[in-house]
Amino acid sequence: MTDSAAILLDHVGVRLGDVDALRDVSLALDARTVAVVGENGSGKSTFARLLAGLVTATDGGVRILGHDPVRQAAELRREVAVVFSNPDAQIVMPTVAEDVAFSLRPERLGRDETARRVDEALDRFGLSALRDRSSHELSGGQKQLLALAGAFVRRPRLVVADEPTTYLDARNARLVASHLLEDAGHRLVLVTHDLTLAARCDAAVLFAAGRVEAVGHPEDVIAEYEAALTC
Ligand SMILES: Nc1ncnc2c1ncn2[C@@H]1O[C@H](COP(=O)(O)OP(=O)(O)OP(=O)(O)O)[C@@H](O)[C@H]1O
Repeated sequence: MTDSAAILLDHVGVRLGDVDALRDVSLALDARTVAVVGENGSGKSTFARLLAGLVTATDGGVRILGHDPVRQAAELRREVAVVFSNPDAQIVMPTVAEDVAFSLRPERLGRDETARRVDEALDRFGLSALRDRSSHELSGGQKQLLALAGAFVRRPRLVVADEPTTYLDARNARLVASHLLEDAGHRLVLVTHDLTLAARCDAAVLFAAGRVEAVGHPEDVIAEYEAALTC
Protein backbone atom coordinates (compact mmCIF):
# COMPACT_ATOMS: atom_id res chain seq x y z
CA MET A 1 0.00 0.00 0.00
CA THR A 2 1.45 3.39 -1.03
CA ASP A 3 1.61 5.61 2.03
CA SER A 4 1.31 8.84 0.04
CA ALA A 5 -2.24 8.22 -1.26
CA ALA A 6 -4.85 10.87 -0.37
CA ILE A 7 -7.08 8.30 1.31
CA LEU A 8 -5.40 5.51 3.23
CA LEU A 9 -7.23 2.94 5.33
CA ASP A 10 -5.35 0.06 6.90
CA HIS A 11 -7.50 -2.79 8.26
CA VAL A 12 -10.16 -0.35 9.43
CA GLY A 13 -13.22 -1.38 11.37
CA VAL A 14 -16.06 0.91 12.46
CA ARG A 15 -18.54 -0.33 15.03
CA LEU A 16 -21.75 1.67 15.50
CA GLY A 17 -23.72 0.46 18.50
CA ASP A 18 -23.70 -3.29 18.03
CA VAL A 19 -23.27 -3.14 14.23
CA ASP A 20 -19.96 -3.62 12.40
CA ALA A 21 -20.62 -0.94 9.77
CA LEU A 22 -17.13 -1.34 8.28
CA ARG A 23 -14.96 -4.47 8.63
CA ASP A 24 -11.28 -4.86 7.84
CA VAL A 25 -11.24 -2.17 5.14
CA SER A 26 -7.86 -1.52 3.54
CA LEU A 27 -7.73 1.04 0.72
CA ALA A 28 -5.21 3.39 -0.87
CA LEU A 29 -7.13 5.83 -3.09
CA ASP A 30 -5.39 8.51 -5.07
CA ALA A 31 -7.75 9.07 -8.02
CA ARG A 32 -9.13 12.62 -8.14
CA THR A 33 -12.75 11.48 -8.24
CA VAL A 34 -13.87 8.26 -6.55
CA ALA A 35 -17.38 6.77 -6.69
CA VAL A 36 -18.60 4.66 -3.78
CA VAL A 37 -21.30 2.14 -4.66
CA GLY A 38 -23.05 -0.78 -3.00
CA GLU A 39 -26.38 -1.97 -1.67
CA ASN A 40 -28.34 -0.28 1.11
CA GLY A 41 -26.63 -0.78 4.46
CA SER A 42 -23.32 -1.87 2.91
CA GLY A 43 -21.28 0.82 4.70
CA LYS A 44 -21.01 3.61 2.11
CA SER A 45 -22.23 6.44 4.35
CA THR A 46 -20.12 5.18 7.23
CA PHE A 47 -17.09 5.28 4.93
CA ALA A 48 -18.01 8.83 3.82
CA ARG A 49 -18.44 9.95 7.43
CA LEU A 50 -15.13 8.37 8.38
CA LEU A 51 -13.35 10.42 5.67
CA ALA A 52 -14.95 13.60 6.97
CA GLY A 53 -14.03 12.86 10.58
CA LEU A 54 -17.70 12.44 11.59
CA VAL A 55 -17.16 8.90 12.84
CA THR A 56 -13.95 7.36 14.12
CA ALA A 57 -12.39 4.01 13.39
CA THR A 58 -12.75 1.37 16.08
CA ASP A 59 -9.83 -0.60 14.62
CA GLY A 60 -7.00 0.02 12.18
CA GLY A 61 -5.29 3.12 10.82
CA VAL A 62 -6.71 6.03 8.82
CA ARG A 63 -4.94 8.87 6.99
CA ILE A 64 -6.90 11.41 5.01
CA LEU A 65 -4.86 13.97 3.03
CA GLY A 66 -1.95 12.98 5.26
CA HIS A 67 -3.90 13.71 8.45
CA ASP A 68 -4.79 11.43 11.33
CA PRO A 69 -8.54 12.15 11.70
CA VAL A 70 -8.39 12.00 15.50
CA ARG A 71 -5.16 13.79 16.30
CA GLN A 72 -5.46 16.26 13.41
CA ALA A 73 -9.22 16.76 13.45
CA ALA A 74 -8.94 20.54 13.02
CA GLU A 75 -6.82 20.21 9.85
CA LEU A 76 -9.27 17.66 8.47
CA ARG A 77 -12.26 19.91 9.17
CA ARG A 78 -10.50 22.75 7.35
CA GLU A 79 -9.66 20.70 4.27
CA VAL A 80 -12.67 18.41 3.87
CA ALA A 81 -16.17 19.59 2.99
CA VAL A 82 -19.27 17.41 3.12
CA VAL A 83 -22.45 17.48 1.04
CA PHE A 84 -25.41 15.28 2.03
CA SER A 85 -28.55 14.25 0.16
CA ASN A 86 -30.72 16.47 2.36
CA PRO A 87 -29.42 20.05 2.11
CA ASP A 88 -31.75 21.23 4.92
CA ALA A 89 -29.32 19.65 7.38
CA GLN A 90 -26.62 22.06 6.19
CA ILE A 91 -28.50 25.33 5.84
CA VAL A 92 -28.25 27.38 9.02
CA MET A 93 -28.52 31.07 8.18
CA PRO A 94 -31.63 33.07 7.20
CA THR A 95 -30.51 34.28 3.78
CA VAL A 96 -28.61 32.66 0.94
CA ALA A 97 -25.60 35.03 1.07
CA GLU A 98 -25.41 34.83 4.89
CA ASP A 99 -25.46 31.06 4.74
CA VAL A 100 -22.49 30.93 2.34
CA ALA A 101 -20.62 33.52 4.45
CA PHE A 102 -21.26 31.38 7.55
CA SER A 103 -19.21 28.56 6.02
CA LEU A 104 -16.24 30.91 5.87
CA ARG A 105 -16.33 31.88 9.55
CA PRO A 106 -13.63 29.44 10.67
CA GLU A 107 -11.26 30.98 8.08
CA ARG A 108 -11.34 34.34 9.92
CA LEU A 109 -11.04 36.33 6.69
CA GLY A 110 -11.55 40.09 6.57
CA ARG A 111 -14.92 41.54 5.56
CA ASP A 112 -13.85 42.39 1.99
CA GLU A 113 -12.27 39.01 1.32
CA THR A 114 -15.33 37.24 2.76
CA ALA A 115 -17.64 39.31 0.53
CA ARG A 116 -15.46 38.59 -2.51
CA ARG A 117 -15.39 34.83 -1.85
CA VAL A 118 -19.17 34.74 -1.20
CA ASP A 119 -19.92 36.63 -4.43
CA GLU A 120 -17.66 34.28 -6.35
CA ALA A 121 -19.37 31.18 -4.91
CA LEU A 122 -22.89 32.55 -5.51
CA ASP A 123 -21.96 33.35 -9.09
CA ARG A 124 -20.41 29.94 -9.69
CA PHE A 125 -23.49 28.07 -8.44
CA GLY A 126 -25.99 30.36 -10.20
CA LEU A 127 -27.32 31.84 -6.95
CA SER A 128 -26.42 35.53 -7.33
CA ALA A 129 -29.99 36.60 -8.07
CA LEU A 130 -31.19 34.73 -4.96
CA ARG A 131 -28.57 36.13 -2.56
CA ASP A 132 -31.10 37.93 -0.30
CA ARG A 133 -33.79 35.26 -0.48
CA SER A 134 -34.74 33.24 2.58
CA SER A 135 -32.55 30.15 2.43
CA HIS A 136 -35.29 27.91 3.82
CA GLU A 137 -37.72 28.96 1.08
CA LEU A 138 -35.57 27.79 -1.80
CA SER A 139 -36.55 24.80 -3.92
CA GLY A 140 -34.82 21.48 -3.23
CA GLY A 141 -32.48 21.96 -6.19
CA GLN A 142 -31.62 25.53 -5.17
CA LYS A 143 -30.95 24.34 -1.61
CA GLN A 144 -28.54 21.70 -2.86
CA LEU A 145 -26.73 24.33 -4.95
CA LEU A 146 -26.55 26.47 -1.78
CA ALA A 147 -25.08 23.53 0.13
CA LEU A 148 -22.48 23.16 -2.65
CA ALA A 149 -21.68 26.89 -2.55
CA GLY A 150 -21.17 26.58 1.22
CA ALA A 151 -18.88 23.60 0.71
CA PHE A 152 -16.81 25.04 -2.14
CA VAL A 153 -16.46 28.57 -0.78
CA ARG A 154 -13.95 27.15 1.69
CA ARG A 155 -11.82 25.82 -1.20
CA PRO A 156 -11.66 22.31 0.24
CA ARG A 157 -9.01 19.83 -0.85
CA LEU A 158 -11.55 17.00 -0.58
CA VAL A 159 -15.32 17.07 -1.05
CA VAL A 160 -17.24 14.09 0.35
CA ALA A 161 -20.72 13.93 -1.19
CA ASP A 162 -23.21 11.37 0.13
CA GLU A 163 -25.98 10.81 -2.41
CA PRO A 164 -26.11 14.51 -3.31
CA THR A 165 -28.50 14.07 -6.24
CA THR A 166 -31.07 11.77 -4.62
CA TYR A 167 -33.88 14.31 -4.24
CA LEU A 168 -33.19 16.34 -7.37
CA ASP A 169 -34.95 16.34 -10.72
CA ALA A 170 -32.93 15.28 -13.77
CA ARG A 171 -31.85 18.83 -14.65
CA ASN A 172 -30.66 19.75 -11.14
CA ALA A 173 -29.07 16.33 -10.63
CA ARG A 174 -27.06 16.92 -13.79
CA LEU A 175 -26.09 20.43 -12.69
CA VAL A 176 -25.01 19.34 -9.21
CA ALA A 177 -23.07 16.38 -10.64
CA SER A 178 -21.22 18.58 -13.11
CA HIS A 179 -20.18 20.99 -10.33
CA LEU A 180 -18.94 18.11 -8.19
CA LEU A 181 -17.06 16.40 -10.99
CA GLU A 182 -15.46 19.45 -12.59
CA ASP A 183 -11.82 19.89 -11.67
CA ALA A 184 -11.78 22.93 -9.41
CA GLY A 185 -8.65 21.79 -7.61
CA HIS A 186 -10.52 19.44 -5.27
CA ARG A 187 -10.74 15.69 -4.87
CA LEU A 188 -14.17 14.08 -4.73
CA VAL A 189 -15.55 11.02 -3.00
CA LEU A 190 -19.08 10.49 -4.26
CA VAL A 191 -21.47 8.00 -2.65
CA THR A 192 -24.18 7.24 -5.16
CA HIS A 193 -26.77 4.70 -6.28
CA ASP A 194 -26.66 6.31 -9.74
CA LEU A 195 -24.35 3.97 -11.64
CA THR A 196 -24.24 6.25 -14.70
CA LEU A 197 -22.90 8.99 -12.45
CA ALA A 198 -20.49 6.58 -10.75
CA ALA A 199 -19.12 5.63 -14.17
CA ARG A 200 -18.04 9.26 -14.71
CA CYS A 201 -15.58 9.09 -11.80
CA ASP A 202 -11.91 8.16 -12.19
CA ALA A 203 -12.16 5.20 -9.80
CA ALA A 204 -14.83 3.31 -7.87
CA VAL A 205 -15.14 1.27 -4.70
CA LEU A 206 -17.82 -1.35 -4.15
CA PHE A 207 -18.90 -2.08 -0.58
CA ALA A 208 -20.82 -5.19 0.52
CA ALA A 209 -21.73 -5.94 4.14
CA GLY A 210 -19.17 -3.44 5.44
CA ARG A 211 -16.29 -4.81 3.38
CA VAL A 212 -14.60 -3.65 0.18
CA GLU A 213 -15.73 -6.04 -2.51
CA ALA A 214 -14.00 -4.36 -5.46
CA VAL A 215 -11.89 -1.30 -6.20
CA GLY A 216 -10.55 0.02 -9.49
CA HIS A 217 -11.80 1.40 -12.79
CA PRO A 218 -15.52 2.30 -12.49
CA GLU A 219 -16.45 0.17 -15.51
CA ASP A 220 -14.96 -2.96 -13.90
CA VAL A 221 -16.32 -2.22 -10.43
CA ILE A 222 -19.83 -1.52 -11.73
CA ALA A 223 -19.72 -4.70 -13.84
CA GLU A 224 -18.85 -6.66 -10.69
CA TYR A 225 -21.69 -4.98 -8.77
CA GLU A 226 -24.19 -5.74 -11.53
CA ALA A 227 -23.01 -9.33 -11.80
CA ALA A 228 -23.61 -9.78 -8.07
CA LEU A 229 -27.11 -8.30 -8.43
CA THR A 230 -28.13 -10.83 -11.06
CA CYS A 231 -26.96 -13.85 -9.04
N1 LIG B 1 -25.85 5.31 14.08
C1 LIG B 1 -25.88 4.01 13.83
N2 LIG B 1 -26.01 3.12 14.84
C2 LIG B 1 -26.03 1.77 14.61
N3 LIG B 1 -25.91 1.24 13.38
C3 LIG B 1 -25.80 2.08 12.35
C4 LIG B 1 -25.78 3.51 12.50
N4 LIG B 1 -25.64 4.08 11.28
C5 LIG B 1 -25.58 3.06 10.40
N5 LIG B 1 -25.69 1.86 11.03
C6 LIG B 1 -25.64 0.53 10.41
O1 LIG B 1 -24.38 0.39 9.77
C7 LIG B 1 -24.54 -0.32 8.55
C8 LIG B 1 -23.97 0.52 7.41
O2 LIG B 1 -24.82 1.67 7.25
P1 LIG B 1 -24.49 2.81 6.20
O3 LIG B 1 -25.45 3.94 6.45
O4 LIG B 1 -23.05 3.10 6.20
O5 LIG B 1 -24.88 2.07 4.83
P2 LIG B 1 -25.08 2.66 3.36
O6 LIG B 1 -24.35 1.75 2.44
O7 LIG B 1 -24.71 4.10 3.33
O8 LIG B 1 -26.64 2.48 3.15
P3 LIG B 1 -27.71 3.30 2.24
O9 LIG B 1 -27.39 3.00 0.80
O10 LIG B 1 -29.01 2.68 2.66
O11 LIG B 1 -27.62 4.75 2.60
C9 LIG B 1 -26.01 -0.65 8.41
O12 LIG B 1 -26.20 -1.97 8.91
C10 LIG B 1 -26.69 0.35 9.32
O13 LIG B 1 -27.88 -0.17 9.84
